Amino acid sequence: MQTVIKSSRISKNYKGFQAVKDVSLNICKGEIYGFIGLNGSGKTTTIRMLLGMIKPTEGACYIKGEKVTSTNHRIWRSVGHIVETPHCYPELTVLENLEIFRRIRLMSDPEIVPRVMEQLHLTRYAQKKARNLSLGNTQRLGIAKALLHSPEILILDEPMNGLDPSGIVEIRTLLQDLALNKGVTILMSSHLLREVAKIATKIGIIHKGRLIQEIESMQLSERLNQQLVIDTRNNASAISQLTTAGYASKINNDGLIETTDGRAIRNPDEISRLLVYTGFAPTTLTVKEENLESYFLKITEREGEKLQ
Ligand SMILES: Nc1ncnc2c1ncn2[C@@H]1O[C@H](COP(=O)(O)OP(=O)(O)OP(=O)(O)O)[C@@H](O)[C@H]1O
Repeated sequence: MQTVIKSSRISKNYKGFQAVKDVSLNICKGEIYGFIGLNGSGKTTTIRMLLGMIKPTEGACYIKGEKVTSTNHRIWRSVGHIVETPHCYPELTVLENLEIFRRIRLMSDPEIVPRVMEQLHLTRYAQKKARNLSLGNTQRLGIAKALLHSPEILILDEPMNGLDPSGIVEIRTLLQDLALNKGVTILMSSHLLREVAKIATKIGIIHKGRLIQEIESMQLSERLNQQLVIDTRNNASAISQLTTAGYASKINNDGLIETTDGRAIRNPDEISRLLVYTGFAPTTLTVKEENLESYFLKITEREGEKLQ
């Protein structure tokens, strides 16, 4: 598949401090790449390098195969972006802001502005000054600005920032539609791990400036640990039946039986039959999956230990 956004071993040093170390990204057409990391891990610095806003100390970035430099302006025609809090003119209205960006982009069709306002649910704020918008609507204005020229690539730093839950769903649906139906390639950074898990086709985890893991969303559930959690009327006796049958189990902090035995997780009905047969019929039996947050914390802690 065609690589659209690429960084080749980029690093950024600030007076001896390495904010980004040796990060290589290859993002293919139509992919939604979720870039996650703790505060200060290097997400914005990487995005700024990809957008040519700062120069890598080492390595290079490429958009559609063309090297990102301060003079190669042509590539930005196909890119829409937001970096941190989106820039707008605070004394101008939403409509005026978008009109200015339309003219800067030399787009002749004036209908584009109302269309994008509609798409981002900004029409009712058209006459509101940008400085009076909520953080969520400022974010929408930033996304509207990024979408104005129908770019085939979107590079978005924390696009969900400040949005309420329904706003998050709206933006998620919009980005998914752009990627799936229009082949737009999206790189988005976020600290909203749950959101990233829902939307991304691939997830990159950056920690202390290093890209420590990349996971295809298809592989995500394989990587997340699963547990079979069981409750019976007598968990102390039921657990001894399970251990005798070879299923390593423990009683968790809630007093429930918990096992990470793969055979038990794959065949919960077998466990249920065994317990019924031995007189400890389960009252509940559920397979629980580790969520992305705890997975993320686990691997960043592990990496943190390695880096010390
Ligand atoms: N201009 C700069 N001069 C010196 N240090 C910088 C500069 N810009 C960023 N840093 C440092 O580089 C590191 C990475 O910062 P960056 O903004 O890329 O992180 P981030 O992952 O985007 O964090 P957040 O989620 O908080 O926005 C931080 O320690 C930050 O303080």
